[in-house]
Amino acid sequence: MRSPDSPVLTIDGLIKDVGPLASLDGKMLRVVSGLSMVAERGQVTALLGANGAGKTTTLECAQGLQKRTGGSISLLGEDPDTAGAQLRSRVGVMLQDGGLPPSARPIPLLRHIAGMYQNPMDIDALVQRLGIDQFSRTTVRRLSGGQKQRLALAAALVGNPEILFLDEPSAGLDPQSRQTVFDLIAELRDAGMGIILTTHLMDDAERLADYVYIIDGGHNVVEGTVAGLLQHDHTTDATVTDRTLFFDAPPGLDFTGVLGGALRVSESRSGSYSVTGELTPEDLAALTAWWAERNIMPASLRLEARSLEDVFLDISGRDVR
Ligand SMILES: Nc1ncnc2c1ncn2[C@@H]1O[C@H](COP(=O)(O)OP(=O)(O)OP(=O)(O)O)[C@@H](O)[C@H]1O
Repeated sequence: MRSPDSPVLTIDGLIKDVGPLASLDGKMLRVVSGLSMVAERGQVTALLGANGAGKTTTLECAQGLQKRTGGSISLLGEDPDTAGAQLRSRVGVMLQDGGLPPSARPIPLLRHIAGMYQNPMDIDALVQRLGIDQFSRTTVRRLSGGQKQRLALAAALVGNPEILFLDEPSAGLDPQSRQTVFDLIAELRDAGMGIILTTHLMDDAERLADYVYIIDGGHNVVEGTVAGLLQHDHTTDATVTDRTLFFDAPPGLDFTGVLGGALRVSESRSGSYSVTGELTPEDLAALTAWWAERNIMPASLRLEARSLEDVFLDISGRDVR
C-alpha cells in the first residue's frame, strides 16, 4: 500500500454483506471481503474490476450510501456512516446514470445546486468549459447520453469538492468531449483534488490514473502505478518488458534463425505476422536487415507495448462473468 501522505480516502479491511437472500436459503452474501485502498489528494486513483467485482458497493460504502458490515473508512478524515451534512458538501459524486431531474434545464439546475454550497465553482466557466451552453435550452430528459454525462460531471463539480468520485466518466462521450473531460480531470487533479475513478475502459485508466487498484471477488488483487503494473507479470511474478511487433508481408515467410530464440513468430492470417516476447533493438535490426536482403517491404509495421488491458485480463481471467 502507498504511504498515506494526505489521503482523501482510506479504506481498511472493508467487509459488506447483503441479504438475507432467498436465493441463499435466507443467508447473507459477502460481496466485499477485506478490501483496502488509499486515495491521495492531487492524484487520480482508479478502482478496476470485472462486472460484479465489488466496485460500486465499495464506493457506495465510502460515500456513506451503504452501511458497511466491517472494516474502517475515513473519508476526508471522517467516518461516512456517522458524519453530518458538512462532509457531504466536500464530496462530489458523478454517477453513471446522472440522477438528474428529467424536466430541469441544465443551467438553472446547476445554479440551483450551486446555491446549496458555500464556495461553489464559477458556473459560467464550467458551462463553457464542458460545452453545456450548446444544449442549455434542452431539458435533461431530451439530452443525449454524452450531454447528460457532461452535465452530471458539472453537477458533481459545482460545489468545488475536495474529493470527486467518477463512475465511468467517458461513457457515451465522443472523442472531442472525452478529451475535454480528460483535460478537466487532469487540471482538477493538478489543483489538488483527490479523484477516484471506476471504469471498465482500461485505456481511460491508463491515460488518467496515477495509481490503480485491481479488485476481484470483493478483495484486492494487485495495486500499483500504471507503469509498475505494466512491467510486472502477475502470472509468473517476473519483470517484463514485452512488446508485440505486428507486420504485414508476403505470406509463408520462414524466420527460422533470424530472431532470438525466446521470441515467438506467428502468422495469424495469411501474410499477417506477430512477434511476441522480449524484443531487443538487435532483433529489430536483424529483422529489417533480413527484409532488406530479400527486398521485402512490409505493407504495415506496428510495435505495441503491453497494455493495462493485458494486465487486467491476466489477473481477472479471460472468461466472461
Ligand atoms: N443487495 C444485493 N443483493 C444481492 N447481490 C448483491 C447486492 N448488492 C451487490 N450484490 C452483488 O455483489 C457483487 C458486487 O456488486 P457491485 O455492484 O459492487 O459490483 P461492480 O464491481 O460495481 O460491478 P459492475 O462493474 O458490473 O458495476 C455482484 O455480484 C452483485 O450482484
